[in-house]
This record gives sequence, structure tokens and C-alpha cells, in this order.
Amino acid sequence: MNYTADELAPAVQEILASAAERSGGESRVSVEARSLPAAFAATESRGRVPIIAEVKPTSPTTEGTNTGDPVELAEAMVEGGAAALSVLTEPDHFGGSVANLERIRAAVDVPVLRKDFLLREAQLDTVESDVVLLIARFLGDDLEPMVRAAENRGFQPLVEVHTEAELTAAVEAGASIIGINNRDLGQLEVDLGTFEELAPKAPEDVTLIAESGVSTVEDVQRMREAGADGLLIGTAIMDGDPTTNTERFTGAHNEH
Ligand SMILES: O=C(O)c1ccccc1NCC(=O)[C@H](O)[C@H](O)COP(=O)(O)O
Repeated sequence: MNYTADELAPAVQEILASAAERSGGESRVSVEARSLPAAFAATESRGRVPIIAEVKPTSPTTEGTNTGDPVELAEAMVEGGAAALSVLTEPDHFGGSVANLERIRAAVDVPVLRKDFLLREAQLDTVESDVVLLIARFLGDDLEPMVRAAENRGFQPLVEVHTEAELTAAVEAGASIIGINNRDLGQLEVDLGTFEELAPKAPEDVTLIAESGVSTVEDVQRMREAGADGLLIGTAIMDGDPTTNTERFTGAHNEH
């Protein structure tokens, strides 16, 4: 692993402790993934900003829980023009579930990202998705084998980074989709400057995603100007009407 527990906020320590306890799937999955880069390209060709809209019922930094039907929320985001969806499967701190992901993926035709804290190869076998999140900070030396294990099952791995060292590790692990998280998972502070600082250091041919803390159209424009091919937005889409919110972000003036 790439961290020591006392560097992490208590909520993150709890998230990782419960992730370590969760079992894997009973048999190896094999996925025919819907392409995330192709979905981004299709959205760009319509003059819209590629947004991965997140079905995020709650989180350690969100007040209350959105009890809306996850499939209805997901369909509303697709209606608003989301290029792809992110679905929390973490059950203990984000109100997510594997069942939510299965139902949503069956109901929509855009790529679906599984958002969880995966620590072991067997946990990849819990459910099918098109894209799977691998967090560099928590995988450390296991990152490269997890990237290979995900690809061997047909998943597109999205490797999440927050520092230059993690970005280097993601590139060395062969990641072709990299998410720069503006939220520091150590202390849960958000700074959009993180993406602006790291994006120029990423290889040109990587699909680059700005994650977390985006709440206004100006934030979308800022991330696009800094080089984001797409943005992952949770709270600001879940808070209010998901269709209107997604439409607003996908329609942010496209400077990219
Ligand atoms: O969102 C949290 O509170 C959180 C706390 C601890 C670990 C991870 C957390 N979020 C994970 C995410 O990556 C976000 O859900 C995602 O990037 C969307 O962020 P936002 O648009 O700020 O809701």
C-alpha cells in the first residue's frame, strides 16, 4: 500500500477498513465494455462537454441521503446528455450497491463506471461494468497488477491520482484513462488547482478526467481550459434536478 493510516481522515480510514473486509466475486467476470473514449468523442461531436454524472446517494462530505430511485436518477442524467455514468457500489459510507449498478447498466446504453475502493483482484469479480475505478494512492505496488487484471476481464481501468508521483505510477502501469482527483483523499479537502497543476504533466494520448469539486459552469470551463477531456461530477448533479443540472454542465461553453 501507498499510505499510512494516520495520514488519512478518520472517514477514509473507515472506508478502507470496510473495503478490506468485503469479499470478492465467486467467479471471474468477462465484460464487453462500452467504450468511454468513444462516448466522449460522440459527445464532443455534438458540441457538448463530456460529463460522467455520478449516482452518489450520500458520502462522508454530503449532508443527508438522496433516497431517489437510482435507475430514475441515472436515466435523468442520460436525458440531460451525460456521456457516461458513475455508480457508487460502496455500501457503508456512500449508500451504493452492486444491485444499483446492475440495474442501471441494464437500463442505459452509455458506459458505466464502477465507483468503489477496490483493493484485491477478486473484488473485480463482484459485478460487471464498463469502466472500473482503481485508486493509485490505495493500491501502491498493486496498481500495475490490478490494471492488468481489470483489462484481462475486459474492463477499462480509470486510474485515479492526486499527486505527480501517483500520475507517474499510473502512466508506468499503462493506464490510458486517468482521473485527477481534486479531492485529497487524505484530508478530504478540495482544490481545483490540483487538476491545473497535474494535467500538463500527463501524456497527450491519455484520456484525462477532472474529478470532484466541480459545482458551477465556470468550474467546468476552468477544468476544460486546463485540459480535461471529460469531468466526473457527483454532488452538483445529485443536488436538485439531475437532468437540468447535467444539461447545464454539458452545455458549458466548449473551449477544449
Ligand atoms: O465525496 C466524498 O465525500 C468522498 C469522501 C471520501 C472518499 C471519497 C469521496 N468521494 C469520491 C469521489 O471520487 C467523488 O464521489 C466524485 O469524484 C464526485 O465528486 P463530487 O462532484 O465532488 O461529488
